[in-house]
Amino acid sequence: MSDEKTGQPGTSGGTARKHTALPKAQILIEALPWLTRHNGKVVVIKFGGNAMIDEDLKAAFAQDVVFLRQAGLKPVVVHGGGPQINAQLDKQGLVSEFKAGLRVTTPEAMDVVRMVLAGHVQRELVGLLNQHGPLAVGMTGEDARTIIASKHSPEIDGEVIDIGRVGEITSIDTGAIEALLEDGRIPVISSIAGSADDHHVYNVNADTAAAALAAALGAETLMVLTDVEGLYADWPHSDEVISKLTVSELEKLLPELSSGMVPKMEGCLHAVRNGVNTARVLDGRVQHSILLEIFTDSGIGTMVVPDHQSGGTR
Ligand SMILES: Nc1ncnc2c1ncn2[C@@H]1O[C@H](COP(=O)(O)OP(=O)(O)O)[C@@H](O)[C@H]1O
Ligand SMILES: CC(=O)N[C@@H](CCC(=O)OP(=O)(O)O)C(=O)O
Repeated sequence: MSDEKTGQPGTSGGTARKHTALPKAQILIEALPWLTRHNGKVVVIKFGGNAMIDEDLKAAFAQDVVFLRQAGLKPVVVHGGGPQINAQLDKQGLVSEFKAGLRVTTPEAMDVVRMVLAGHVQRELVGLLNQHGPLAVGMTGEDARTIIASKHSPEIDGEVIDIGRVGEITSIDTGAIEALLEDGRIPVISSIAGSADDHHVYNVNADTAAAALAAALGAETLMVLTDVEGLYADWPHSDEVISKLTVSELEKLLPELSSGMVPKMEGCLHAVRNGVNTARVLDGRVQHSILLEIFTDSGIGTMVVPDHQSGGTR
């Protein structure tokens, strides 16, 4: 007798069949505790502009997000696009300058930021996600007055500086996002905010926007994909990644951090302090980094946890 599907000799003799797919089943089972814990939970994923440069990475990112959705989670994507904004400003002969880690945003630059984030980057991500079904809906913080900001005036060396149309988030209304999630959709959100009087739009750092949304949505996890392995203990002198740290440990470390890591880690701190269970910084240059984080017991990248979860392995 032969097996109907394979035409191979059958197992009616009582010997167990050798299943070549067994390792795949074991990998799925390894993810089961994570998937069970996160079932029905909101996961906010920030996709950084630097991790968005490679076509294969973008397609793999979309697959991971759709996988989470089909596995019963509620993913919300918040995206950046710093390098893409730089390229467009360059093309238009506009200078781009960063102060206190934030783009000095003139009214002309604000038009470019809005066009690139909402018109290009967001559209592309929505398109990639929708290759898997009618799932993704793009919006900016302006839509349904989801993110409201006021002018942000940071201090450098004790002096208040003017960085133009950069916003500091003052309130979040999660209604529109929750309606989309309830409908089984994947919201894809550009980090642009409206103003309380509806007369202005503001440029908000995408890490900051993702963290604020994660806290407001009561997300289980915030995942921040970037272009390094995680938070390096002694950057740029060493590439030893801190795999887990508590909010108190992170608070002590913050003054030593520089450049793009500052809004990322401040965001992780804000999210975990405001009820998000874990915040993770993952290497977006690695294909399927989201699934790798879930499908490996030890996880990859850096994980920030509340103080009461200190100790132990990941
Ligand atoms: N302690 C640190 N660990 C890792 N990266 C750091 C650290 N301090 C500063 N950085 C810098 O932060 C960058 C990530 O931020 P950013 O360029 O804004 O990424 P994204 O576009 O993903 O938001 C890294 O590429 C690295 O140059
Ligand atoms: C105020 C401010 O700096 N806004 C950012 C928004 C995009 C962003 O944060 O993109 P990444 O995540 O790719 O860095 C900017 O204009 O570049």
